[in-house]
Formats: sequence, structure tokens, C-alpha cells
Amino acid sequence: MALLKKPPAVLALEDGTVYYGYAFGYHGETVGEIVFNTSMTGYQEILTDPSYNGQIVTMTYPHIGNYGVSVYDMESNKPFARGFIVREFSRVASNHRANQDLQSFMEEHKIVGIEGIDTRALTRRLRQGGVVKGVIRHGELSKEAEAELVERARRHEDIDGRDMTPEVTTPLPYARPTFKDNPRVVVIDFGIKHSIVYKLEQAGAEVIVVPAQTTPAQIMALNPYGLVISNGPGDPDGPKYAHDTVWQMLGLLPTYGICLGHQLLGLAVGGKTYKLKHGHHGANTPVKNLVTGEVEITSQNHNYAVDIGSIPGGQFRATHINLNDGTLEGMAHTRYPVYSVQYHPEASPGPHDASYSFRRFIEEVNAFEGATALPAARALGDL
Ligand SMILES: NC(=O)CC[C@H](N)C(=O)O
Repeated sequence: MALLKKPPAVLALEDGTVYYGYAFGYHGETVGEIVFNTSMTGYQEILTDPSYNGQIVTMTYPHIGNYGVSVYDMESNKPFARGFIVREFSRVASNHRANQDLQSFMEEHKIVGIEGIDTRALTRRLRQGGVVKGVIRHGELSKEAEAELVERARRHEDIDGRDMTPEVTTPLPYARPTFKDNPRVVVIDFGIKHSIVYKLEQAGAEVIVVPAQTTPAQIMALNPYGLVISNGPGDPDGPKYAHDTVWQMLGLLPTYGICLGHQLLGLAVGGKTYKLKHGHHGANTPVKNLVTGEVEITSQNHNYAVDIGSIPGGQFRATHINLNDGTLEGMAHTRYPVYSVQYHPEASPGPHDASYSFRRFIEEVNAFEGATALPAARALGDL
């Protein structure tokens, strides 16, 4: 039997490194910032997590695609990752939950992939040198075309400093009517994952998701008892308007920031964020809860972090730290029921160690006496 000849593809990094592999997914070319993810499963959740907007993901787990794609595992309506790099792509999907295979899913959503890449070497390159931009192109390449691809990666706009929220936020607010007897929580959508909404509902909230540009007055007009500042893509320093919104909302409601939401909280109160060398992307990161002393294994997806020391006036205290590199993983306001985590408590994919935080947040929401209590505290000048 003749061996199936796989179509060629190339991955070129801005530092001049070129890898040869085989094409899969949508036929074409793509460019983005390359990050590695160490999750063993969850490729569909990863591809459809809006926080990967602008990034090409490489998986350290070597065999990808074997359980297909399921409508139940979407984290948003479509993939946001710009491209996918894997060691070995499985064209066969075997899973009773699958509605589609990964190949047709990627074709349908125009996601370009490359397989047959030494993803261990690529990951070591990213660990040692930090994140890089890269281009995937399907087809045979001449030497001159290689140089042109490297140049294309170099010239591609950096994620740093950009506001990506308009590319991911919902155009209109939406309410999920099923839970309307529960206390209302407004979620500002900077690129939310569906799992965060589900976890809030499971914990006992009625959730209304509003566009990123919603003003504090519009939020308060919905009579919420809690506020969630969602995850999302890009540099938290990019969406300046969001710092303003979060600052104006501070202390008005029990508030929970997740990932980008945590970073926006830090910036809103005058702190600083910085870019990590290669980010944290995976489902197995140990985080120490400084309140309980326990270690949680967490799901993570971020490239930036909050420098808690830069927050003026000691407004927040650290509640969680990353046991691998000591970076900040969670913080709580010293006076208000306002707190945030850098990791993903909804864990999709990943372990469920941190899901208690949704229940805790809803306890705060239930205990909240209404929107006049906290503003009064602010009026007394305690900020
Ligand atoms: N998952 C997120 O919300 C990511 C936050 C931000 N875009 C970062 O990379 O750090």
C-alpha cells in the first residue's frame, strides 16, 4: 500500500529559525505570537478561548486531535487562536461526544495548522528565549521565500500595548434567563470563556454579560449584586478605557476579576503589569493559597502578571502565589469584597481545585446588602 504523502508546510520564527513539517487544518498562511501550552487534553477549549486571540499555540503533548471536537466543549463561538502547531496530528477522532473531527473544524474556522514539528525543541526555544512571533505557511518553500517569511514574522505587529477587546467582546448584552431568581451578577466581557458563565450559574447567580465598553452607570442600572471582570486577550495595559471602568466600579459591588480581569484591577488602582518571559499556559500549575496554606493545581493561560508591590497604598494583599516562579496569582482588596485570580478557576481544561472560588464569590454576593452600602464607604474617603 502506498504511503499517504503529507502536504508540506513551514514554520518560520522572527529570530530566523525555520522548521519544516506538514500541513493540516485550513490551507493557507497565518502569523502570530507563539506560546506553548502544557495541557495533555483540552485542545478545543484552548483553540476557542478568546484569550488566545493573536497567538499561535503549540502543544507540548504530542498527539492531538484523537478525540475530535464537541459542541459542548466550546469556550466561545469560534476559535480565536491564530494557528496550531503539533507534533502529531490525528486525523482519526474516536469519541462518542464528538460532533466533528479537528481537521474539518479547523477548515471551517480557517485555522492554519502545522504538524510533524519537534514541539519539544520549539518549547525549549520559547522557554530559553521567550515568546516570539512566527508564521506558518502551507506549501513548498524556496530559500528566498524562507527569508521573506522570517521578515513577515518580524514585521508583524506586537501584541504589547494593543487593545484587543473590540475583537472579542459581545456586541450586545445578553442575559441567561434560566436562573433569574438568583442574585444578579454582571460580567464585563473582555473575551469571556463560556465556562466562567456556567460556573457562576452553578454557584447560584443569574448572569448578565455586557460588552466591554459598558459604562459604570449602565452596569449599575441593571441592579447587580456582584461584578465579574472577565478574562481576555492581549496586553492589559492596552484597553485604557477598561482601567477607568474598573476604577469607577471599585467598591460599589462584590467584585471578582479573572486573569485579564485581575490584571485590569491591578492597573485600575494604579499598579503595574509586566510581560512574563514565556507566559503560563497549561493545566498543571501549582499555586499556593496564602490564606489557607493549601496548594491548588491550576489551569493557566497568561503572558502578563501584576506587580503587587507597585500598587499604591497597599490597597491589595497577595492571596495566591505561583510555586514555580513566585509570581502573583491572586489578590484581595484590604477593605472591599473585591478580589481576583490570575489563574483560571473555571479550569477548562484542567483540574477543579480552585472552583471553590465561585461559591465563595456568590456567598459575598448573597451577603451584600445592596448598592448603597459600599459607595457610602467610598464617600467617607477611605480610598
Ligand atoms: N486568560 C487571560 O485572561 C489572559 C490575560 C492576558 N491576555 C495575558 O496574556 O496575560
